[in-house]
This record gives sequence, structure tokens and C-alpha cells, in this order.
Amino acid sequence: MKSVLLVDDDLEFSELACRIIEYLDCDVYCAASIKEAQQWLSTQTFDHILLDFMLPDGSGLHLLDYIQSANIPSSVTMVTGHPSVKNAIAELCNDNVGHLTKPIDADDLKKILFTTSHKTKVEGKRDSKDYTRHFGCLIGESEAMKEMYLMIERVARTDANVMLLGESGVGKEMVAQAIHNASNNTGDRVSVNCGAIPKDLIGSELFGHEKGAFTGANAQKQGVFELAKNGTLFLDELTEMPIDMQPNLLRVLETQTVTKVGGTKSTPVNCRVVSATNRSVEEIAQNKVLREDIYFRLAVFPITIAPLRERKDDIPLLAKYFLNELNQQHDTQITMSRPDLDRLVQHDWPGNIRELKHTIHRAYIMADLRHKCLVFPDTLDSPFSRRSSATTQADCQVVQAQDQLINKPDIAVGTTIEALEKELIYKTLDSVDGNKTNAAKLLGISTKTLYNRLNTYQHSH
Ligand SMILES: Nc1ncnc2c1ncn2[C@@H]1O[C@H](COP(=O)(O)OP(=O)(O)OP(=O)(O)O)[C@@H](O)[C@H]1O
Repeated sequence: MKSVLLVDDDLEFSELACRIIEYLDCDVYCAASIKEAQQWLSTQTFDHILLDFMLPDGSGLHLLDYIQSANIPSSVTMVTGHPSVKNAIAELCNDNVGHLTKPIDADDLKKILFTTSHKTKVEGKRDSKDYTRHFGCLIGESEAMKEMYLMIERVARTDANVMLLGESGVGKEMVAQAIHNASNNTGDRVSVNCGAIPKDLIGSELFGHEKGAFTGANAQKQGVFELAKNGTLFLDELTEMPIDMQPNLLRVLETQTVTKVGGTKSTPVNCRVVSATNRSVEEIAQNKVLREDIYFRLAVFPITIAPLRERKDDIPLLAKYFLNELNQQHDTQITMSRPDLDRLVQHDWPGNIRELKHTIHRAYIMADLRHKCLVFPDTLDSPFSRRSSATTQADCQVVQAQDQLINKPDIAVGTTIEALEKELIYKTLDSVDGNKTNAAKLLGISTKTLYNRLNTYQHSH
């Protein structure tokens, strides 16, 4: 006899579902919250778990994450009654997790519980492909990611505004999606790129407009705050919104209402704002790119996402994940060699996960079809590698020195490599006030080599 755990706080639905499940000759156990479900799961195994999306103590996705992380070998089906989350759930559910929409009938349940289809099978924490999608979208098991998952889980339960800080390509938009997935919000996630809103359309974009409010306003339009009602508004590139446009945003945040351009009726705002920026908090404060009052309203809960070079443990996992996605899309079985994987781990990835994803894609396009393996270019460096690894001020200075030298228009044809090298060494030394240890580090040579070179130059005088 199959055993089923039904996790749902809707008593009426649970009662009906239990009757059908029993009629189908299965044992059924009920839990009305994540906590109760975890108690059952700690003492018993189930063939199947039917999981409601919205539970009183969090999203069903939390429990899904727990089931996968704890390696619980049950089939899982997400159940939702809310039409607005139906599509989102369908998207989140993959080969390993099934989904059902309420109202359900005996045939639906029979199909779900007795089908041999792999659609509803969760193969433990890590499926055969070796990764777990946290909150339905995030890949990564490094300490930095685990800490962030905890923050996402905690903040998702509240309605606090979140500010995501991190370099380009670290996954800020993905984390915004994860917060939305993990919350109990029933509305949509709406994104807006703050750096790309034309100045004369800022009001219309944020608050919406009434028909005829201005030339070209041929129909009524909802603003992003209204579109994100009961959901999440993702303000990408927040600090790129010109300072003179920011009072518009402040007005909504202060009054918690919006009035359409050309309208008179104000509508209450009811959404969580998740904002993102590539700039550091220090830079935001120093360069005054964001009004302080907006910062404090939006950065109630700031989350800094670590660059990929600081969580190298995630590189193999992400690389395999991106390769798997491509293999699945194109029905291929391309693999990656161990040395290539090691090279990926050693690289610094200044463009972070986006750059890694594109590198895998490129290597997939170039794949050797006879040996079924990825083909990577000789160097993984992008034009941005050198610059972005220059993190300290001294690094920047030496890059400038090197740039000046490299772009120097008056390098005479026939200038020797030795002469150029000498000039580069002296310029680098100048840029770090003669500190030989720093200069050697920046030049990528040992201090001993630097002393040797300087000695040679002195003796050649
Ligand atoms: N943890 C992750 N797991 C899987 N894919 C990820 C993860 N983080 C990022 N990605 C992928 O990497 C790419 C870049 O992510 P995203 O657009 O979220 O970065 P971002 O920080 O918002 O970048 P930008 O600041 O340039 O807008 C996307 O294709 C995204 O799907």
C-alpha cells in the first residue's frame, strides 16, 4: 500500500483529498504547516508528498528545498489553488517535481500517485544531474550561498524591502526571483530597469497614466507598482536612476500610494520592493548616486552576493548545470573533461556566473562531436579580465601605467622588448611609490626577479 503525505492548510480540501486518496487504497497522513510536515518526515517515509504552495509558516518551496536537501526519496507534487501562481508553479516544476491545480478529482490523483512517469519523481537531494535548484532557481552549495539561502528564507517570510548588492552577473535578478518564489506573495514579479527609463516617462512608468493624460497616451496604463500588486517589484540598476528622477520614486515609497498621471484617484501600493545595484554601499554613499532617504527605505534588508571567484566551490556545479541544460535542450550527451573543469575553477570570472554560462555555451557550440566533449578556447580571459582583477587602488594605477605604455603612440618600430619591459617596471614602481614587494606583485613576477632586473639596469648604465 502506498503512503501519501498531504501538506495543506485548507481543511476542506484536505478532507476531500484524504477521502479520495483512501478510496485509491493508499495510506494518507496530513500536515497543515511546514513544521508539521517536517515532524512527519523525520519519523516516517512516504511514497508521495502532495505539497500546497502557500502554507501558514512559509512557501511549499521551503519544504521542497528541505526534502531535496535531506535526501528524502519521495515523489513530490506541488498543488495550488491560486490561479495567479499556477503558471509560476508550472515553470518551477521540472522533470523531478509534478504539479496539480485545485480543484482536483480522483482521476488526477490516481494519475499522479500511480503513474510511473518520472515527472513526479524526486531523486533525493541531488538528482542524477548532481544539483539542487534552491527556491526553484538557484544553484550553488558553497558556504556563501548557504548563508544567503538562510537570509532569503528568513526575509521572504516578511514584507521587508531587500537591496541586492553585487558585481555584474553574480545573480542579483535570480536572487530576486528566489525571494519572490519563497514568499507567500500571490502577485507577480515585475521588473524594471531604473537606468533605462526615459526621463519624460518616469511618472507613467512608475505610477501609470490615464487615457489622454499626454500626447500618445492612447489608453490607460498601469504603472509597475500597480502591476506588482501583492507580488514583488524588482528595481534593477537602482543607482543608475538619475538623481533628478529619484523624487518620483521617493514619493511612492513615502506615501505608499500611487496616482496615475492625469488621474486623481490614489491606489495603495502593496508589494515588496527588491532593488539591485552593482555598486558598493561605500560607493553609493561617496558618489551620492542614490538619495539617502531612498536608500534607507529600500535597503531595510541588504544582501551582498559574493562574486564567483570568492565561492569557487560552486564553479563545477554551475558548469555542469549549464552543460546539462544545453544537453537537455538539444538532446545531446556532451561531457566536460576533468582538466577543463580544473581550468574553469582556476579562472577568476570577472563577469561572474553570466560569463561562466556564456563560456560553457561557447564551448558547447565548439564541441567535438566525435568525442562528445566540450572544446574551450586556449585562454579563458575576456577583455575585462585584467581590469576587473585590479581591485585595489594600486592595481588600478599599474593597469593605467600598463595601458599608457601599451597604448603609447610613440613606441618606435624596433624598440626592444627589454626596453619596454624596463619602462614598464619603472612606471609600475613609480605607481606604488617605489615599494618593490607591491610592484613585483602587480607585475606578476617574484621580488627576486624584480631585484635582478633592477640590478641589470644599474649595471648596464
Ligand atoms: N545561482 C545561480 N544558479 C543558476 N544560474 C544563475 C545563478 N546566478 C546567476 N545565474 C545565471 O547567470 C546569469 C546572470 O544572472 P543575473 O542576471 O541574475 O545577474 P545580475 O547580478 O542581475 O547581473 P547584472 O547586474 O549584470 O544585471 C543569468 O543567466 C542567470 O540565469
